[in-house]
Amino acid sequence: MNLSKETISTTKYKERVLQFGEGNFLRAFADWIIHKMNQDDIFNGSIVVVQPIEEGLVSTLNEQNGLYTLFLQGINEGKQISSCEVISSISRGINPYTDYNDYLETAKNKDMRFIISNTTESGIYLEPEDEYAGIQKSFPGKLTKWLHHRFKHFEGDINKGMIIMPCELINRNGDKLKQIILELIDIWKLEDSFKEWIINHNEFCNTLVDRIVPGYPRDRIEEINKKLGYIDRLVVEGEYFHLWVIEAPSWVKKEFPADLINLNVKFVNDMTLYRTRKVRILNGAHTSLVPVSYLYGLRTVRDSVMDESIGQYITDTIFDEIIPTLSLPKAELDNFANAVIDRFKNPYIQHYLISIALNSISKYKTRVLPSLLSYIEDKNELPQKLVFSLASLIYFYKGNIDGEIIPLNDDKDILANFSNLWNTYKASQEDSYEIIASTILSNKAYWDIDLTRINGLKELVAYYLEIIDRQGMQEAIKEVL
Ligand SMILES: NC(=O)c1ccc[n+]([C@@H]2O[C@H](COP(=O)([O-])OP(=O)(O)OC[C@H]3O[C@@H](n4cnc5c(N)ncnc54)[C@H](O)[C@@H]3O)[C@@H](O)[C@H]2O)c1
Ligand SMILES: O=P(O)(O)OC[C@@H](O)[C@@H](O)[C@H](O)[C@H](O)CO
Repeated sequence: MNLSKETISTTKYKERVLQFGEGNFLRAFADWIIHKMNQDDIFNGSIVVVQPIEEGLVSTLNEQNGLYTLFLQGINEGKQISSCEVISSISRGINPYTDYNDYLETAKNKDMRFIISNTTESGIYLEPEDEYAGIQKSFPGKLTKWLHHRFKHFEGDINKGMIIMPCELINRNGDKLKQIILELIDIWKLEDSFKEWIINHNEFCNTLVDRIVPGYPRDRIEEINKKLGYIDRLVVEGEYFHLWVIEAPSWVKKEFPADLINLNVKFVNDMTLYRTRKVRILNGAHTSLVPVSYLYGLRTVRDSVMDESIGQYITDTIFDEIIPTLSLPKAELDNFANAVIDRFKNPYIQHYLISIALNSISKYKTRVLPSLLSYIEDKNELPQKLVFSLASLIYFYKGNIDGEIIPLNDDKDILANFSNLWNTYKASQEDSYEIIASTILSNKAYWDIDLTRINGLKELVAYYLEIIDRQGMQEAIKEVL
């Protein structure tokens, strides 16, 4: 039997949330939070999910009547916590590529009040080819059209604006989305009164999300479905820990009262410090760890932190080279970092390094490079472990270890560039490693700046590349321990 509303009974709520993205993270996080609020009778609203790109899971979601099973597992205050629940906050999904009118119709619903999104770090951008007519390629393009449709339908009613809470892991996500919408209004030459309505009667919140969600447990799904007694093609697994920091005026909290129940949702005036702490320590550690640990022969985050050498490498990287670059009180940073390391050790979830590796070049730029640059500025010396991670990343993007393919996932031009470079130089010339280091480090499209201008960086990266290549990661790591 497949999971559907025949499998369990659910309550029907008014559709109050439009959500762009049907991915694992939103289903394990925002949709779960809304499900919890519904269970406690403090929200009473359901979610319409919009598939942001042509390929996606909305048809599967509809086949399951919006239902899916969420496993949350972790350790809280020393106790093991484990829950398995069917989440019922999604009413339906819409694929705007096949049902654009249904999508626009939702703008006419007077109960709609919230927009939530997670379209990955690449989703919030200005697409120059987006036009008002037809379907827009980008998420901001689709949303602008939807908001305009709403504005026109309700004749500019100031009470029909939306509360917009993007979850993309980019700095000041709400401000960025708003700025792109305003630019599109100008490009599409929409009326000034619409612009005024967007600015004054819609609330764009900057938010920061935190929950480790490895996603669909592909390798254990048969066993899981057997235990559940039904087939669920949208099972999600995540850690128990969760935090949603929302920068918003106090009236938003009244409308989205998640903080009233046992949920870690914080409304704040400024989310900057939360974001910097999380992105630099947790995501920075993930991104620094992946190439080193993968080349060492490990495949999950837990196995990595439990390994003596790699565990020490990542702990030292956090405490010696990331934390000293942050300006929050040290005790607070140490506590956060220790908690992160405990979360990485979570024995109940399998977080594959290869899934974190997705788009590692842009992740290194936003999540690790700021620590490396601040360290150099503060101490006038190179942070060896972060540089080692950069060299490992360049080596990882060779795409194979001793003939075994690494299933890299990044922009196809980036992958082709690395592959050509490694094929051209191999270890055939004496200065191959320096040429490879120099070519990659000077590419401003990757890092925004020319990294070869940093004293000694190119040479140190080339040196690490050579020892990783000639001696293997098991030996090379000793260089920085
Ligand atoms: N998985 C986690 O542990 C976790 C935790 C916190 C934050 N996040 C953030 O969530 C994002 C998504 O993670 P996920 O695990 O849900 O991945 P996923 O692959 O399950 O979902 C990705 C979603 O993004 C959409 N998408 C992809 N490219 C897009 C584009 N160019 N434009 C518009 N939409 C696009 C897809 O349609 C899909 O809905 C990550 O990029 C990450 O920044 C993830
Ligand atoms: O989801 P990504 O691909 O942006 O990044 C991989 C991980 O670092 C990330 O998912 C963390 O687990 C998450 O940000 C924790 O809140």
